[in-house]
Amino acid sequence: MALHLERVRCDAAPAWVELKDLYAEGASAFDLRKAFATDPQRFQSFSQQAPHVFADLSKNLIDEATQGLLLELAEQTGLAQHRDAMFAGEKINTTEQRAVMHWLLRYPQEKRPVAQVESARDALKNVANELAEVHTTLDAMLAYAEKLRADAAITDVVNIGIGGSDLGPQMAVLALDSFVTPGKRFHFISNVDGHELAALLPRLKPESTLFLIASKTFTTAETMTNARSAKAWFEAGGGKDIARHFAALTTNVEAAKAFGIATTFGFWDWVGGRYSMWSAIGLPIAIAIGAQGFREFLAGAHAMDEHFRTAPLAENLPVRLGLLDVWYRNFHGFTSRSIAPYHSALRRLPAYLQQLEMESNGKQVDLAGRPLPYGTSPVLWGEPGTNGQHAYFQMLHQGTDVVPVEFVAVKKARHTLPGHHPALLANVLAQAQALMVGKADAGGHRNFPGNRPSTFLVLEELTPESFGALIALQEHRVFVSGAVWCINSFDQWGVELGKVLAKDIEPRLKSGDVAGLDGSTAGLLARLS
Ligand SMILES: O=P(O)(O)OC[C@H]1O[C@](O)(CO)[C@@H](O)[C@@H]1O
Repeated sequence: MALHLERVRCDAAPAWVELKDLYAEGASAFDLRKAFATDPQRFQSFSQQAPHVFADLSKNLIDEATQGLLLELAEQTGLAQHRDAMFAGEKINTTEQRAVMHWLLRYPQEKRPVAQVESARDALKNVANELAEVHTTLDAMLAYAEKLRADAAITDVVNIGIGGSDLGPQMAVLALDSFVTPGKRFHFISNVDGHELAALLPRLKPESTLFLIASKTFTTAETMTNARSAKAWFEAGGGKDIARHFAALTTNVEAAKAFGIATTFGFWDWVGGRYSMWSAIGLPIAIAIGAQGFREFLAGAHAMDEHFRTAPLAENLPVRLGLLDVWYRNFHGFTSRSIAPYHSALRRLPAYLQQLEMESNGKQVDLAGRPLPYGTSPVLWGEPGTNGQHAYFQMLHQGTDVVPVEFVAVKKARHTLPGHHPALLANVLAQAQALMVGKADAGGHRNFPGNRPSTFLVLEELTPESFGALIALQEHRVFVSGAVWCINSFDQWGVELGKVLAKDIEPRLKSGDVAGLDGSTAGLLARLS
């Protein structure tokens, strides 16, 4: 039976109606200050330790009744079955007929994938074969990374890729900067805007540069344009040994070879672009932090996978976060979430999460293709703390819209500058506190309404392992809301139309031909050509 036919869409689940009633009958006026005053155990009840990540959910607009109904909604919509189907290697990406197995990339070699359900046994036989291939590729890629790390003649590693072939590796190399062995500089070129590559090339020498062409499809226009320019620059500068200075990270090994790149690391169609930094796309990370560090990064993510796969729904952090996202989006009507990582090394986390959540869950039809009468992905945005405080936190505290904030704090600093880390931690605690408690006695312009929700995630230390767990947590929470919404979180048809139109427009910029274009596009084209 088609997967979507076995699922109950959230708006057809009895718990959905009960949640609507609950909201109308009082939950809309839920007051966090009162909730803490009446329940001294609230912090304990609404916080939990998951692998490497502690989460305080107590400053969210929920109580036991709401959480209970959200869990019922998860059960009624078949969340656990959908999760088990993913972990069984079933083709849950139904519009592309693909399995969704980024979790397998972090699955230990010595462990056998476990069948959660009888129907998964057959699919799992294939998964076992795939696991062997995953480890063969991983070993080869890590051996290459170690060879590169030992090669002092290569001083600059340039990753050319976009979207999932850029955001993850770039974020991770920055996040784990204190684990990066000195001696190599890392650069990330994504934009077709030649200003990016043109500004970098004069700082490089062909003989000391390695270009990694990262593209799942090896057809993405931006990446191919940048790759061609990089190759032309390399050859014009006297570079000859393409095999030593170019490597391709792709599922389309044939296209990479046709481009002239013999060193390739492959992956599989069951790895979505935005879920791919655990695959060969993670090569820049492996070169930066080494094979051991990369294995720790995978192990941290695997620990979170196991938590998501096995913990009861009520104690399952990705489930609790994903359900909270549904509560805010569909019942409170909040349309965005702000990400506030209080660690400068996590400065690309908001950009990474934008793709992860908005490309996954920015959908308007259900699995059967029927239009949705309810909202899906919120807008994600943010900057690292404390910078955001001096920019847009004004709006978070006193604006007319409520925006739930997700704080990320790291207990131990990796620098020794006195005073900085306590100041940083004091600020993150104070912001979450201020959003909730507010300040009503000042009146008018100085009034803070308070009761503004936030989630607070804590890592003991920012390590490859804890970072891997943090990102896997985010992947799974996106899975949870997508599953409840009954959408396909693993396709991205919404990016196609613009690509097709750009192909039509590009030659018109030269010819000036505006035939068949709408008035605005024609007018702008005339200005720009
Ligand atoms: O790795 P590729 O195939 O170059 O794709 C890059 C990105 O482009 C997208 O397909 C969107 O256009 C993303 O999903 C993907 O991460």
